[in-house]
Amino acid sequence: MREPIIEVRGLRYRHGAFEAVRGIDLDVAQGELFALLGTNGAGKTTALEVLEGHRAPSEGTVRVFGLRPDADRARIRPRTGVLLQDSGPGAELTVLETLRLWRSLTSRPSEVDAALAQAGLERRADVRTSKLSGGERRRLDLAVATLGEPELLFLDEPTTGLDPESRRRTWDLLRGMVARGTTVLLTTHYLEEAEHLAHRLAILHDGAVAVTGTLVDVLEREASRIAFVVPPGVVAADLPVLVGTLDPAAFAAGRVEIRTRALQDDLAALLSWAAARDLQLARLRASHASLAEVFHNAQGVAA
Ligand SMILES: Nc1ncnc2c1ncn2[C@@H]1O[C@H](COP(=O)(O)OP(=O)(O)OP(=O)(O)O)[C@@H](O)[C@H]1O
Repeated sequence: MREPIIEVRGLRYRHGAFEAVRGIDLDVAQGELFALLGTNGAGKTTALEVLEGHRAPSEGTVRVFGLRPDADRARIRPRTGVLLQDSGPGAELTVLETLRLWRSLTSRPSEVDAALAQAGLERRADVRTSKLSGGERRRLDLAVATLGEPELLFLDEPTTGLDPESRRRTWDLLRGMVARGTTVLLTTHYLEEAEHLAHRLAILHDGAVAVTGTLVDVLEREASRIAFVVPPGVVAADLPVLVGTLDPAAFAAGRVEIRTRALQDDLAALLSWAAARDLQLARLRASHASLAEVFHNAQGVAA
């Protein structure tokens, strides 16, 4: 097991009377990219703000580099890059001035020109940040957070508002940094972002972790699907015995739909059944559960 960079046990956070985070456990190892998912208001930003040291936990323990973020922020901050949900750098500064200012605040050696190029903002270097488009500002925020490749990155919705090309570039940037050893904790509403980037993820629901693990772990929670058009003359009783279950309503509507935890065995049984009867299984599809499905079902999981 690699060195744990983030350790969270029983974290609770109350905004006044409202408990936004209700008992989270989390471990992120060195060099890992961990994604926090969840619907609006699930508690992602609040949890991140506690980890960043902006808020002290109401209950539970939080350690970042083995230190307490609320008490040891001065020791953690130089090793960390932070992208807030609404950062908004000084509106009167230009893009270049913003990067220079931030470079002067970090102890890490960093190249402003390289950061400008990475953010695709070379031609906007002398423009005031208040004049940038929403996506350009997000790219500048990200350039600031990643200046000098910090050991640890906290990114709150790093690609919200970015066009597909900028999102891809951001993914490449993060993948490269992770490959060189940076640890990343990010929140996102884009499930494909978590699918592409995350070593592990957690889906928060009502302030608690509903589902967590690697993508494979998480997808295995849900049954896979097999589907095809009911071949002419076939009734449900003709189908072979399967591990999975047949959806009778779909069958009545002309489609065989099977939910199964034994995808390979059930598919093999169906294919040999069809071959023995010389049946064509029109529009045959076999698929694992999607992250969208897991996400949807996580909304019903009581913490
Ligand atoms: N300062 C505050 N005072 C009171 N309640 C707050 C405060 N900040 C957040 N909350 C509440 O805490 C809950 C969690 O908010 P949080 O911003 O952590 O969610 P989130 O998962 O990041 O949501 P989103 O995806 O919309 O960014 C929400 O119900 C929100 O209304």
